[in-house]
Amino acid sequence: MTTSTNGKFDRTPLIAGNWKMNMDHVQGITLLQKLAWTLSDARHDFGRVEVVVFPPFTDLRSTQTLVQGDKLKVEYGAQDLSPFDSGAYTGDVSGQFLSKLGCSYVLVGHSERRSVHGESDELLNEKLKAAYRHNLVPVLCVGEGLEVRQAGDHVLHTLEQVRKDLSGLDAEQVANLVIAYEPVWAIGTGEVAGPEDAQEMCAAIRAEIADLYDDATAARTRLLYGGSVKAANAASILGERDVDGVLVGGASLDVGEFANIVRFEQHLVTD
Ligand SMILES: O=C[C@H](O)COP(=O)(O)O
Repeated sequence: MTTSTNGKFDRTPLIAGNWKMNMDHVQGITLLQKLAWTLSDARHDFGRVEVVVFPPFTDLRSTQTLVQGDKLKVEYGAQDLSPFDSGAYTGDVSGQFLSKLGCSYVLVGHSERRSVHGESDELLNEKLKAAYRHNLVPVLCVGEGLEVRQAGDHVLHTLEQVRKDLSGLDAEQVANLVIAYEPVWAIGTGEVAGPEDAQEMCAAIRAEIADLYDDATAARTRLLYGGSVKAANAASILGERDVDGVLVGGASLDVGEFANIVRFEQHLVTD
């Protein structure tokens, strides 16, 4: 096995699987159990590369029971949360409830929430604050659509999202935040941004955080890439200096494929 020598892995790599609206609670438990067995057979070191899954809300109680009962080292989170803590908000799910279900993480501002549900940066800023109130680590998703990319405005666009979404957060919160760069044109399309595209944006986001906060904060924030990640392209993307992990959609539903992404270090080329 070869390892990176660029020192970026002072930040623990994070491999995240977003199941989206797939897998009912019975299917979800089967998938998670197989993933845990596969990684256990491969003697995966969860302290070295963290693994998180994002099942649908309705799977979370069963997920908690399995993870706690079998003492699995896979972590889990929710795909969204309410900006409110409780009250007359029909259909919303409070961060407080997610915390009680043992969630460690929560996705905020996935492009499908932004585009399908029209979620604004102002709302996402409220959701980030709600996540911190309930000790959930938010995975904030940002990224541009195809037209913005073609106009060459992708960095400006994405950094504007970052500035708006992080408004009012303190340095410690941002150091613990995870940001996933997901170019919308690469999600579920088979079009994958090249490693250099992922690096360009992650470096720009890190520089923006250093400007907004300080270098020490920027050095701690973990930055992921998402969009048609597979085992075949994960290692090259994760080999980039500022890319600390991947947010995987479709391929996270295939145990073998996702386990191979988790074990990306086997395919890393030494600098
Ligand atoms: O949350 C995951 C992203 O939307 C990427 O999905 P994908 O891997 O199916 O392209």
